[in-house]
Amino acid sequence: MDKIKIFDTTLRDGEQAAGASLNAQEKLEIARQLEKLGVDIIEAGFPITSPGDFEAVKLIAQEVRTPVICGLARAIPADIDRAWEALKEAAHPRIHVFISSSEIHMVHQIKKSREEVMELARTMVARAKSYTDDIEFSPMDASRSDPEFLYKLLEAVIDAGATTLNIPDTVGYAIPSEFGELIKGIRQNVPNINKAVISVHCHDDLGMGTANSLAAVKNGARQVECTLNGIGERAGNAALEEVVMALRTRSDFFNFETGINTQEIYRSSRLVSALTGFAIQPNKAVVGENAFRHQSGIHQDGVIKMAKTFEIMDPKEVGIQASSLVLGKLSGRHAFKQHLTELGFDLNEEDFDRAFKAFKDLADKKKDVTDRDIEALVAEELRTTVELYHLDRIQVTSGDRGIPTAAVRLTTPNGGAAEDAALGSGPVDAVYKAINRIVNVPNKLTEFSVKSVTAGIDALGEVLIRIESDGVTYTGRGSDTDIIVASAKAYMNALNRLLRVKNAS
Ligand SMILES: CC(=O)SCCNC(=O)CCNC(=O)[C@H](O)C(C)(C)COP(=O)(O)OP(=O)(O)OC[C@H]1O[C@@H](n2cnc3c(N)ncnc32)[C@H](O)[C@@H]1OP(=O)(O)O
Ligand SMILES: CC(C)C(=O)C(=O)O
Repeated sequence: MDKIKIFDTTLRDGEQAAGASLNAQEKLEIARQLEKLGVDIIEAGFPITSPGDFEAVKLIAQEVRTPVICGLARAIPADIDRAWEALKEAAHPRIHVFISSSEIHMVHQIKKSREEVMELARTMVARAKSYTDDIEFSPMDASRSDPEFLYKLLEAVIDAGATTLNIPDTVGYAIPSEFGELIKGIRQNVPNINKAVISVHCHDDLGMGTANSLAAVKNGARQVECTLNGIGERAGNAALEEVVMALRTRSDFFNFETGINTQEIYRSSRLVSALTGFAIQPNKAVVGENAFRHQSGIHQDGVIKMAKTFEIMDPKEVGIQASSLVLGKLSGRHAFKQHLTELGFDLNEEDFDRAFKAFKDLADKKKDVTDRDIEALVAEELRTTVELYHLDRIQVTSGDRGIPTAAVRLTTPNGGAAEDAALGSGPVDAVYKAINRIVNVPNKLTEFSVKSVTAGIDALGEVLIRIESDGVTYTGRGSDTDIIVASAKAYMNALNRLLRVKNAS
């Protein structure tokens, strides 16, 4: 399989993302990780822009020895000289010279004629070539340039010594089929094109950075410029992780490989996020938190039966340990059962049905059902297997003005139901008194404690109580997102134990 070179520009175009700014040490840390990731070229910065960026490029050139280290320069002598000054100690240096080629840029931005641009491009590439052999040239805004002018410009810089011709979609304007045609046109119309590698640099203004890069690969590009997490000027650049994983996952379609050690992708992505302070959106392809998480029952069932039903990539390939099934209100019985097994529960069918129902009820109330929630609810279901009285409904009124009042409805041992109400010193006291009016078995509350078993405002509260009757202590536990309901469940749990003992004796 032929190889596509991966040119990472996280440290140059990536750093142009508004709000991202990295110091030299942070850039070096990312460059070292990019080396582990196996990128072919690191564009370390734009040395003329500031003393700090110059130092960062120089440091990376000195320290990171495997990949090519590249520095950007306008078609201006001072830029090229400064880039070389920063790069000269690199094991494999590259100078990247650029100048605009579209009418709108030439007329309104750099205010130069086609002839002037042609001349500057040729002479500045030659100047860079006097420093090192590896020269990249970019006609900025290529996708909005006149193709005939572009062909001549590219031929001129090949003659001057450019070894890589990078075709940028600078403003993210191109459409994949159109961009693919542009690359094909360059291959067919630039006479000495085989002396250089065709590269592409696509921005994501219309969300097509990756698609345009891949269309270019299909049409002859052999280097792709990209950034981790797709960061970059404005809406960013084609994302490295997307380009690399598309080429790998669809090698049946592209028939190319890259030198990327894909298992380092996730780690690299997190490092860039941490150092730039840019959070990764959960649904970001390949590296987003949800990229390998399945939430709906039908998908979860498929993944349990065979991962490939809903996973086109193995998460391990990108350095994520495993995909996960997120339990929530959309989950089905298969996923719930697997999760229980992983947590060490082996429930019979009846207990499982009850636990599943309780889980669905909880998931309706709580967005994230955690392992602690599940442990609490299974324990709750298991310990109430034999219930004489069951709490069916509860209604409580409390506050700092009125008298706390509770109404309860219990199902009774004979299969019927009983309702009653009571006032109390507080809502829990009112509930317990209302239950006592139905169950009517003398006892004394000796201990009551409540704790949160899961985190967050919608956490499960667990109530533990102890009651005493005829010198014997009975424990009861109950959990619920409402602590008054949890208190009522705990009391019912203790009363049922007490009644079972009394009935048995
Ligand atoms: C598509 C891209 O991502 S290109 C890279 C963008 N990156 C950056 O701009 C990095 C940060 N930039 C900077 O620090 C500064 O803009 C510098 C140091 C590069 C230049 O700063 P200044 O000299 O103050 O110029 P300023 O940025 O205001 O204007 C750019 C000048 O460069 C010229 N210019 C722009 N691109 C090129 C080019 N490729 N070749 C030659 N000249 C160019 C412009 O015409 C303008 O020249 P003018 O002053 O004669 O009008
Ligand atoms: C310097 C060039 C390659 C660039 O960043 C662009 O055109 O977007």
